[in-house]
Amino acid sequence: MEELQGRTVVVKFGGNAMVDPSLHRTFAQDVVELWHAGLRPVVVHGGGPQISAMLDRLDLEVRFEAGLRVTTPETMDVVRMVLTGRVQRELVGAINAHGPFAVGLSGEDAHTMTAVRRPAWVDGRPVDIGLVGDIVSVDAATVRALLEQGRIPVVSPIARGADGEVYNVNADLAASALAVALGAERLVVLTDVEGLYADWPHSTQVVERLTAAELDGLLPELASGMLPKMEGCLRAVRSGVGRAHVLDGRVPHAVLRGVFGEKSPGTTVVPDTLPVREGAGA
Ligand SMILES: Nc1ncnc2c1ncn2[C@@H]1O[C@H](COP(=O)(O)OP(=O)(O)O)[C@@H](O)[C@H]1O
Ligand SMILES: CC(=O)N[C@@H](CCC(=O)OP(=O)(O)O)C(=O)O
Repeated sequence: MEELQGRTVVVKFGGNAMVDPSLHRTFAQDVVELWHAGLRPVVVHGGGPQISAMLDRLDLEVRFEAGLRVTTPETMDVVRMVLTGRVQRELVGAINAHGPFAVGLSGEDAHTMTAVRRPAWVDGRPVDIGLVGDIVSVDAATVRALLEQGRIPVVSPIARGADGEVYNVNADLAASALAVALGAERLVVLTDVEGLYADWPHSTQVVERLTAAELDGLLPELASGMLPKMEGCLRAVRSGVGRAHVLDGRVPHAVLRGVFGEKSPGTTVVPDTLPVREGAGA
């Protein structure tokens, strides 16, 4: 707890864990609680299910390849509208019920996130997934300035390209890139399962703790949504983030339990150099 004073914690609030409005409220309480405890929380939000619901309503195609949404220019308009126009606003509102904390921004703002078009392969063959971005640089100055002012930044996972395009970025990877740029102590990724299951799709065995090297070996076997999530955790701990947690966002106050609990629930990824201690506050 002491070691977290003044440290930055990037929390990714995922689309599937955020469909229940009561979870928005408890999530917002947790984030404000982190702030009151002297940490510097930064929220990166998802909204995949909300984007898909809107695409359905508009009769537009919903398609994922390798866990990433196939994004046409038309899809991109909807992604921007739903993420920054709706999901981000809802979260900012839920946090600001506790005081003037949250300020929303998009990764596009002030060149916070810059991306290039991300190539994708399915079964060894290249597939065109359109305007999906991979973040190549983060300018964290705006987020830092907000933190210095005592605010809680709430960031949408959208990036601009040096080519002038706007890219749809997977929210787990956006959170990871921002955590690295901020030199965050923790990356907390909320999702709609207990953590990483070792025996997927049977879902009975949660992997409690993994080193970066262990996760690296596992990555090629991972399916769909877990792939960008675990890739994000790996990139983060390999680039200086103290540890990364994947937690069940359906459980109220998962964030507080993950950050302050004696033993974090879910899956914790630690850097290779950290000694693995039995039962230590993972
Ligand atoms: N090994 C695994 N362990 C846990 N979940 C897995 C695994 N492999 C695939 N999944 C799927 O990944 C999903 C989480 O990813 P995703 O739907 O993108 O979540 P979110 O909206 O929280 O980002 C789970 O609901 C589960 O269906
Ligand atoms: C490229 C890509 O797949 N982008 C995601 C961005 C939102 C997201 O990641 O939301 P969740 O965290 O709720 O899944 C999408 O369009 O769904």
